[in-house]
Amino acid sequence: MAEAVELPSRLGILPFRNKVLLPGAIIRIRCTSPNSVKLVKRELWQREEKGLIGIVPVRDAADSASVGPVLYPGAGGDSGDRNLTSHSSSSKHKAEGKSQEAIHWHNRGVAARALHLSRGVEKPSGRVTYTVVLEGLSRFNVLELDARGTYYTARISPLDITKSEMEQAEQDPDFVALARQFKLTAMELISVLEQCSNELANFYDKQKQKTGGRTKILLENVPIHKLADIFVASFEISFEEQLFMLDSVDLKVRLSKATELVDRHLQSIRVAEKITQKVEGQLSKSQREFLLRQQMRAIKEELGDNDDDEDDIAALERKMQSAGMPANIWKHAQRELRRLKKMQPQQPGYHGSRVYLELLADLPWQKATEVQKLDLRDAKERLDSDHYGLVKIKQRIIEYLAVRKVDHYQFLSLLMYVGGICLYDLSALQLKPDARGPVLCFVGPPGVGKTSLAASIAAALGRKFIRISLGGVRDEADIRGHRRTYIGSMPGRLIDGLKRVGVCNPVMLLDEIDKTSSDVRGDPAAALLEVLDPEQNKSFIDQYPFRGHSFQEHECTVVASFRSRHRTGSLLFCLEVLPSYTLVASPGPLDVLSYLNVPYDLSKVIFVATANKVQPIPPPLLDRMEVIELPGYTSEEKLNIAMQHLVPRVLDQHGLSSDFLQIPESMVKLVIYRYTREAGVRNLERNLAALARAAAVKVAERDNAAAISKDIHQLSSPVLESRLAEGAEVEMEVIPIAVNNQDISSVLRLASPLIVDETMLENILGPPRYDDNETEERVANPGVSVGLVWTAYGGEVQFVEAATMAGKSGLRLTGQLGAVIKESAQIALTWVRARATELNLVATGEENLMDSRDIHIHFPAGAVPKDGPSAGVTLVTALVSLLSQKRVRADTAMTGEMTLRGLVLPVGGIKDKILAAHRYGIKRVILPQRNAKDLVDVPSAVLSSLEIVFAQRVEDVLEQAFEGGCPWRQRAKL
Ligand SMILES: Nc1ncnc2c1ncn2[C@@H]1O[C@H](COP(=O)(O)OP(=O)(O)OP(=O)(O)O)[C@@H](O)[C@H]1O
Repeated sequence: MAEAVELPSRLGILPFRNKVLLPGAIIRIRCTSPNSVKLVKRELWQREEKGLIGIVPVRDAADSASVGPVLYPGAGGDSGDRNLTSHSSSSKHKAEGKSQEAIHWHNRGVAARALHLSRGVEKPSGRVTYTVVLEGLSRFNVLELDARGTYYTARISPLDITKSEMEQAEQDPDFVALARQFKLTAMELISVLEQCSNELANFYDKQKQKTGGRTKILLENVPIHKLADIFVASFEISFEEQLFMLDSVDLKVRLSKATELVDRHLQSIRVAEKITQKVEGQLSKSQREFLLRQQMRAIKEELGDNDDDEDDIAALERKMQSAGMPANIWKHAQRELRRLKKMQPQQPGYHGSRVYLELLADLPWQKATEVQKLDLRDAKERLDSDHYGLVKIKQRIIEYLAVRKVDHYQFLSLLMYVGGICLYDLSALQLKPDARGPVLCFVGPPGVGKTSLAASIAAALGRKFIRISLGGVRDEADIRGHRRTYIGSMPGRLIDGLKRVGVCNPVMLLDEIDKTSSDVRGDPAAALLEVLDPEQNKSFIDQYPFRGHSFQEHECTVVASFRSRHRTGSLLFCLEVLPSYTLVASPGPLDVLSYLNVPYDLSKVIFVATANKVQPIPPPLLDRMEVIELPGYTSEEKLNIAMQHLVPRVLDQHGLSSDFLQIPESMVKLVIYRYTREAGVRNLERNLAALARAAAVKVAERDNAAAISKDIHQLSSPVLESRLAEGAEVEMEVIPIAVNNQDISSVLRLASPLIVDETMLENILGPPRYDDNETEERVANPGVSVGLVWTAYGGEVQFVEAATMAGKSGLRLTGQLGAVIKESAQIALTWVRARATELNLVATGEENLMDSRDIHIHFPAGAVPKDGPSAGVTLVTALVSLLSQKRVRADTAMTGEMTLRGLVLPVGGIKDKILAAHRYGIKRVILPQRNAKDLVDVPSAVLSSLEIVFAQRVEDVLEQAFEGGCPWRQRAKL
């Protein structure tokens, strides 16, 4: 801090435009104008002792109106007259421009000394510049301003207070109070500044702390009146306030003004601080995120994991844009995408959300196979070329295809066309894009061509084909998809199928629709109802309103009525029926929210279903389908299918042709009779494939053998042999490829094709599984009868075995029997016991022999579950055979339900059962009288090979089942 200096009476004056240099302040200026350069040169640069100059504020005349004390050059500037107005008379100053004329000088200034001086390089014009660091020392009054020299000079009088004046002031309590107040405010300011600088200190500026410390020392050691100037000079205040400070010669006025200014500065720092903190908070959060992202990227790069998520998301977005989603779904997808973008890949839910969006992008919302003109002739040809026989079924399919478009007249014509008369050119019928016919459901045993018929329909329509297996589906979510909140949730099978097939109008096969079952996880049939209902499948996978609710059994009606309010009228029908079969599914949470969560229009999909049995299909579902039964094939049909379709296909699949393998018709017959006894042709195809496989291996072995011998021949040139013998190095001998191929093919051509014979059949397929004498052998002992039953695999021949032993008239039943078949056994036994006398089972003492005997009835093929009432007549026949010890006829099989009173009731599946009898070589079939009408479906070739006997009562059955008639009647005659 500069100690007090004695001021000369005259000082060279440097005017400061709109700026004040207060005592204690330090300023750096660059002097370029000739006047100021001269002033600095003479007063500071050339003086050997420390020079002083006076700094006097000046202002533009325009601004001076509101300002009080001003001074004009040449005028006396003493405290007396402060309102003089004048202007420069100097011609030189005139040269400096008109601004000189319009400036007003303040009548007080500050003496300053140079702390540092530097002189610029002299320009060619001789001009130099000076840079000066000035320190304000003390105030002075301008008594007279002289403008006659090259620069201004002024006669001055010092304004600084003397020591005694200072001591006097320190006695003034007001001054003391003001001084304390100022110091407190100044201290506060220093602390605030220190706090700010501390926060930054760790970062870059340890100096600030030191500065703060020094300021405190300054506060303690520097006289208070000087401190006021120093503090005020250190921050920005207006020119008027600077002038006010300069004019505040009175110490109390100066302190009070300084306190006000320091306090104002303090407050502004605090406000600024608050704002900064707020902004910094926000900044730091985003900065932190930015930093973390940068780090993550760096780590990824380091790991060589270059897949850029942002790029991925952009690609996903592009894919979504081109998916052609409807507007409402696009909105939903965008919302989900925005959510995804905000997430980090490591965040839980990111993956799920992404997979979901991928699904939305992959689904064929609009993409469809172009629906072409339906050419019925082509369609018919296609079905004929793919399938042997099935005339009626193919005819029904053609009707189905045509009805998708035609009007009544066309339909009539179509029927005629199908019936052989062509009235109308139907070849150019066009499919109605939105036509929705009934859903076809092919029902029949395995391997009868249900799936391949559906595939042919797709081919005939020129659409893509997709098969959805519903076998074993118990969970409604399998159809609809899981709720997305479940971990590992997946879309339902239908949506997944659509994604796989990639078009919105495929032919979709719902395979094994009868194999779905309901449990606590919901009822898949209910979801299928929605799929197959043309009114509802437009918006399949909607959200049900009773999400998350847990239903009890008695609440089932509530479910129904609840649904009815939200569903269309077409479902109302099924709602009335629903409780009868959804009751099983009702306890537990019935949460049916889907994975997709947005509606998908399934109306363009052509659904075809398959089932082995009709019975397990819930009635409402069945009601939405048109059932077409495929009963199974006769042996002749199987033979034709095998020769025309299966053998060529199997050979082709194994890369063979008839040049390599031939399966004669006689061998195919043997396969049909000895190795398969099925309704369809699945096992037949499998056995033929086994033959083809074995043949393929043989051909491959022969190929190798041919190739090896050829190589030896080719390479065994005399030169080579001699070289090999000598053990010399062998040079490569290249065999031209053309020669090589030709030779190989000629080797194969020479070889005769493999022709399957009985030995080969047994070698490959093993010993025959069935033989013609089987029935004969099975019924060799009394107590065995031959029945015809119906299973999921079609019609079957079922042997029933009965045995008796000492006991207490009990009945034991084995062979995986259901409740109905067990009851049939009870009925049969009761009926027989009621006729104990006729049967000669009553001993002389009127004792019924059966009272002391147990009966055991067994149905072989014990692992296969059996049920139904149609075994009634077979059971009674087995019991009568047992008790009469008479064998039944080996060539006769029977079927029919019996009543307790001995009536024979009709049963189902007659066609399948007769086909089964035919397969097993049965010659006579006993049927209930009322089943006569069902024979129309049986192929005539089969009928002509069988003797059909009708029965109305059990006695009629027994009469036909035994050689020579009913045994007890014979006995009664005796
Ligand atoms: N009439 C037929 N003409 C030609 N090939 C047939 C015929 N019937 C069935 N096939 C063939 O038999 C094989 C089995 O048929 P498919 O798979 O369609 O049976 P399915 O009835 O659908 O059996 P599942 O109920 O087990 O699904 C197929 O290769 C099919 O082409």
